[in-house]
Parts: sequence; C-alpha cells; structure tokens
Amino acid sequence: MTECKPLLQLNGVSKTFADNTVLDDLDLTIYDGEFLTLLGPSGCGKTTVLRIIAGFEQEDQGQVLLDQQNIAILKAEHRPVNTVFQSYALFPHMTVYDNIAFGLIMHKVPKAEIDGRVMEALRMVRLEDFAKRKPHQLSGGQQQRVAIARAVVNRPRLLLLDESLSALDYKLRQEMQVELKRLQRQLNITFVYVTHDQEEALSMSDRIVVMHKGKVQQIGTPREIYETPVNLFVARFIGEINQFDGQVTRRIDDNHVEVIAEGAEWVVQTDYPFAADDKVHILLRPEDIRITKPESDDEKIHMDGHIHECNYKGKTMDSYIRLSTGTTVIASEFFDEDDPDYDYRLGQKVAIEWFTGWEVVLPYEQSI
Ligand SMILES: Nc1ncnc2c1ncn2[C@@H]1O[C@H](COP(=O)(O)OP(=O)(O)OP(=O)(O)O)[C@@H](O)[C@H]1O
Repeated sequence: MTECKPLLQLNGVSKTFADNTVLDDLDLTIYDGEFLTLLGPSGCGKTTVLRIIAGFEQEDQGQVLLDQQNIAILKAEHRPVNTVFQSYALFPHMTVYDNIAFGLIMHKVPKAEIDGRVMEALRMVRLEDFAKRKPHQLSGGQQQRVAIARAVVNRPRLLLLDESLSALDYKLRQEMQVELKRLQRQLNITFVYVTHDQEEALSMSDRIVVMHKGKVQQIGTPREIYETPVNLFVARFIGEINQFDGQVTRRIDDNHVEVIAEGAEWVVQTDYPFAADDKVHILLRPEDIRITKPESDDEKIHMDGHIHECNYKGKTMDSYIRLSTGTTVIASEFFDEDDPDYDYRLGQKVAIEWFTGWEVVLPYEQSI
C-alpha cells in the first residue's frame, strides 16, 4: 500500500432483503492502492458490500462516497469499478483477445489504442501466447487470469474480486494468490477481495475486514487480526485457538492482572481495564504453547496433563493435551524427527507452558 488516501467510503450503510438485515450500519474506508479483503462466513454480507460498491444493489440507508463524493446516482456502468466473479463469466464463443478487448470496444476506446492495451493486459497476466484461444481451451487458472485481464484493461480505480479463486484446486489457488498480489502491486489498482478462506485473506491482504452477521467485527493488518483479535468471533474464525475462561482476582499494574483459571492463579498481560471479579476469556494460539516435561518453571505459566491425541501435519505436530482439569488444549509444534522429545506417546504425562504476554485476554461474552 503506497499511500493512505481514502478512495471509497461506506458510511452507515444498511441493507435489508425482506425482513433479513444483511448489512447493519456498516462503516468502511477503502484506501487508494490497498489490497483489502472482506472475510467472513457464508451469508455475512460480503457479496452484498461488493454489489453496493459496484452499483448492482442500492443501499437502504447510508452513503457510498468515492473521492468524498456521494455516488448514489452513478449507475454501475459509470462507476470506475470492475468486478471479477467466481464464475469468470467469459464469453465462450470469443477468443481470449476478443474477451479482453470487449470492454474497450464498449467504452468506445479508439481502435488504434485497443491492440496495445489488450496486449499489455495479456502480458500482465502472462498469457501473451494464448490470445487466439477460446476459453474452453484454457485451464481454470488461465481462465481466471483472462477474467482479471478483462477487468484491469479498463483501468478501473477499484477492482472487486468475489471468491475469484475458490473454483481452483489447492495448488493453483496458492499460485494465483501470489500472482494476484503481484498484479495488484504492479497495477497499483485498489483491490477488494471477498473470501471465506482465512488463509487466503492472511496471505494476500494489506488489511482484512472480518465480518459477521452484517457487521464489521474488526479491521486490521493480517498480523493484527491474527495476533490481537478483538473478540471471540474473530479469534475463532481466524485459525485455531485455545480458550480458557477465568475471573480477575486483582489488578497488578497497568498491563497485568491476576486471574483464576483452570483452578490456578495466572498473571496475564492486558491493556484492557479489567477490575477484580471481571470474567474473562484467555486465548492462546496452538503455536504459542510448548509441551514440556511435567516440572514447574517460574517464568512461565505451567499446567499438567497428558497427551490425548497427536496429528502429524508434515511441517508440524499438533498434539491434543487433556489437562488435569479436564480441559483439552491443542499445541502445534514444528516437527523435528531428530528430536526425541517429539515422539510423544498417547497417554504420556506432560505439561504445557507459555510466556506471559503471549495470551490475548478478552472480556467475557455471554453467548457466542
Ligand atoms: N437479492 C437478494 N434477495 C434476498 N436475499 C438476498 C439477496 N442477496 C443476498 N441475500 C441474502 O443476504 C445474505 C447475505 O448474502 P451475501 O451474498 O452478501 O453473503 P456472503 O457473505 O457473500 O455469503 P457467501 O460467502 O455465501 O457468498 C444471505 O442471507 C443471502 O441469502
């Protein structure tokens, strides 16, 4: 992301279909040149946001501003926005070249300019040698690149991509994630990408907007979203997480509180102004937990249990530890076959530990 100038703003946007409130007073600023991802479970309203930005759907309340100007009256075809759909929607009877040229012809771009722009778009998506092919003669990934070329050739200010990689197989999807990010940087066009795949969001985005039930839950960089989720929904939606419920016994200083959880006293780090008796959730990522021998170590929080299940994941070994309190904890460690300690046996007595400060402490939520 090169600069932080707002390109598009949604201010208090709401949308209801029949009696189903799909977007609820949504605020969102999209900055010029950024790769922004809307992430959330199916039905949370991601596509509706895209459709309102593109002008295919009208908001019931709120405003959509482009360069600070309300664009409610601008029809879809007059907005500087292009959309790449999951289905690609290429014209099957036209060549790749003609598919890409189509938008330019529709926009009455001078003939002399069209060839140069189509070839430039083809080069960008590395399909120069495929100009004469029809869509059915291309792989899924190549068709996806044609769809992107067809969108970027119009030089939109904003490119909307709706689950554009979800039809591809895992390997191709990973390759295309790298390609898309490269293209976005090269073109310096603002991308708004919709997905329900958290890995995809983490690897491609400058910022992620986590949505749930028509509301924004958190906006932040992938690292912020992963390491400091603001609520249980975000914490659970992005990756795996261990959750302990506890109660504050006293505040130690501005950044630390003492908590009773799992029948033990813990000192946890938090900036949140918790007071004595507040109920809290303490969250830890599996990779922040270490499995050790059942001996205590003063620097770290330490709990005893036994290995309940082990899942070999190639790069990591994911172990499920049943604590003596009955709670199950998942720990993910890099697999090192030369290290004899990795050969945990089911039922083996172990302890888990982590450093104070690695945990996220959130206010207790009644129902989630
Ligand atoms: N034109 C419509 N008429 C009625 N309901 C609609 C319409 N468009 C969307 N919805 C409903 O709005 C809700 C949100 O849909 P939307 O497509 O925005 O979600 P999404 O987060 O993109 O989901 P997915 O990941 O499954 O595509 C869903 O319950 C959907 O059924």
